[in-house]
Amino acid sequence: MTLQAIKYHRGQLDILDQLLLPDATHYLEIADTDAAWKAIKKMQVRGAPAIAIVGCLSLTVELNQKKFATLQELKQYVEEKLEYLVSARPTAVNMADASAKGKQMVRKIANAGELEPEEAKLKVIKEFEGMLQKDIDVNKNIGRFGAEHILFHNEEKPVNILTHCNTGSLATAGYGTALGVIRCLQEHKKLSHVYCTETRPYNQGARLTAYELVHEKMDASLICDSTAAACMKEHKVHAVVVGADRVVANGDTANKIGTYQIAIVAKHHNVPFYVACPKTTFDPSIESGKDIHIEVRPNHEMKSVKGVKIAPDDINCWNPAFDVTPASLITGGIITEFGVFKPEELKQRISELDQDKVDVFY
Ligand SMILES: CSC[C@@H](O)[C@@H](O)C(=O)COP(=O)(O)O
Repeated sequence: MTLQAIKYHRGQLDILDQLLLPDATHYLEIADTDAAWKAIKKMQVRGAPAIAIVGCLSLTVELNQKKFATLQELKQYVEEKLEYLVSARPTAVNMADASAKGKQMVRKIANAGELEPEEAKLKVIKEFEGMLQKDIDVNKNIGRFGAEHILFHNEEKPVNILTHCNTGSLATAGYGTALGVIRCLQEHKKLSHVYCTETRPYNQGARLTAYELVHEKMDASLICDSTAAACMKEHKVHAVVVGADRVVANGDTANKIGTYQIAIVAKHHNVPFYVACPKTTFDPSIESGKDIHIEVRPNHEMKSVKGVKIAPDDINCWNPAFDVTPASLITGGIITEFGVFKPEELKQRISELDQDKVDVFY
């Protein structure tokens, strides 16, 4: 059984408070979009896909309690709440993508004028609820394509993988993206060892990925972020697989701070570097990585760990939560639910998929 970060049934949403892991397993009730906004901002839920799913499901909980007199009222309400949810954290595109698609969906339902407001509300709720299963299906495909690609390009099997941050069940509806690839390798008995970085300053690797790896009984070692180069020199690493918060038109990728330096180190050691993410993480509206808005987190998140001070009060900090890995360093490819693409071909391939219009809502 994989860890369940999001528990949902109609009218009730609870999330595993990721700030308390691994010490305590505590579920937090998310009663409305305000509670979701705060939980996203505080990073009680984090990871690009999980942020979007929790945001949208919080809206369904709120909708469930409300009555609308007209379709236009419903439409306006949903649009406003979706925009509000996007404002919690700026770098991951998934909430913004879900918001754009959600607004389009509610507009279509309202403008058709075929349903009573209550029926239309239920339809909107059902569409958002579909995100949970869709995300798991998407992740399983990412896992399969990624594992196949890595194995095909490696004579030696089973393989050792290095990953960064947390991209597993806790960052998604279940299964995971980069960790989904690792999980798939494990399922096929083709995984030898996982190296997971601590991922300072918030320690998503130490607190969350290590927790998931132990939970799944995978053979793994936690390493300091500064150990990545030595690890690739001293140990055989067959591939690096990381997640993404936003992949832009030219393939440049924003992901957790530290990803960029791991990509440089991987290139130096000739280790293929993969980014694993759903199509919803692709943002063709931005041409190159230099235009991605990088969230800067408060200094205190660097200067203390769980309330224990680890740096002098008066030291200044620079605490960007993400960095941008240039497409040229993504040497293995970008693993999506539709296959593994070279960064420079991703835009074209996704626009072809969009022409086939596989998506209904999400
Ligand atoms: C499938 S999660 C992909 C990314 O969101 C993940 O690698 C990451 O950078 C998470 O950052 P976080 O600040 O913890 O939300």
